[in-house]
Amino acid sequence: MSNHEQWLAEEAAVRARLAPPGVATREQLSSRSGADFLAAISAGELPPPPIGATLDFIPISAEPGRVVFQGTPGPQHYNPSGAVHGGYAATLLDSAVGCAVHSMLPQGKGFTTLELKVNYIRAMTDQTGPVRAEGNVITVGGQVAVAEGRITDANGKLYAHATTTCLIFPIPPAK
Ligand SMILES: CC(C)(COP(=O)(O)OP(=O)(O)OC[C@H]1O[C@@H](n2cnc3c(N)ncnc32)[C@H](O)[C@@H]1OP(=O)(O)O)[C@@H](O)C(=O)NCCC(=O)NCCSC(=O)Cc1ccccc1
Repeated sequence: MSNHEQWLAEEAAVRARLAPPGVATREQLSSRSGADFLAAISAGELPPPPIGATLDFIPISAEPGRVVFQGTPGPQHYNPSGAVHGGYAATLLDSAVGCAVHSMLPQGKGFTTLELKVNYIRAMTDQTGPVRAEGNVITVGGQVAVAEGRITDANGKLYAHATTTCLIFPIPPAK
């Protein structure tokens, strides 16, 4: 089996156990550590977010400090110039680096992206095949976290690289 086929097989296995897209409640979010929250999504106990359905990508794996998403860019992701819109890579990378930060947070702490810097190394097309966005934490402080991410295809070719700065804060109680 080629790397390409292996990635698609792994994606199909994950998709089979994911719940339908939705948004977890504040209680479901605040009652778990970040790692447990992401594990609950991977296990199909909590819904994966709707943005994954909009752009057609899913979480492939999540461990403390490292989270991977996978999707296959297609014609629906194109810009007017005839290649995949930069927002596709930015969205996958924002997801990967943000969730990598989330995976390190204790129960009751949330995060949001303050800044995302993307370097577009080479263009994606509908011939690229499956790509993975891998996010890795660099540092997590009391208030600020920094992470980096990269998008590669099944042959290891690099398409985009990102760094992020995230704000960490106590999750406010539900209104
Ligand atoms: C071309 C360049 C910018 C510069 O590359 P260099 O510094 O010269 O680096 P290098 O020589 O190492 O080549 C690296 C790879 O690039 C390939 N290549 C090189 N020259 C050309 C060329 N002239 N044409 C085509 N490909 C070229 C080259 O073959 C190699 O690939 P390979 O190893 O063979 O597989 C490259 O970094 C790139 O394509 N980045 C992605 C940008 C991107 O996708 N942005 C997001 C979409 S924009 C958007 O959506 C915004 C929008 C909104 C609304 C409406 C409209 C737009």
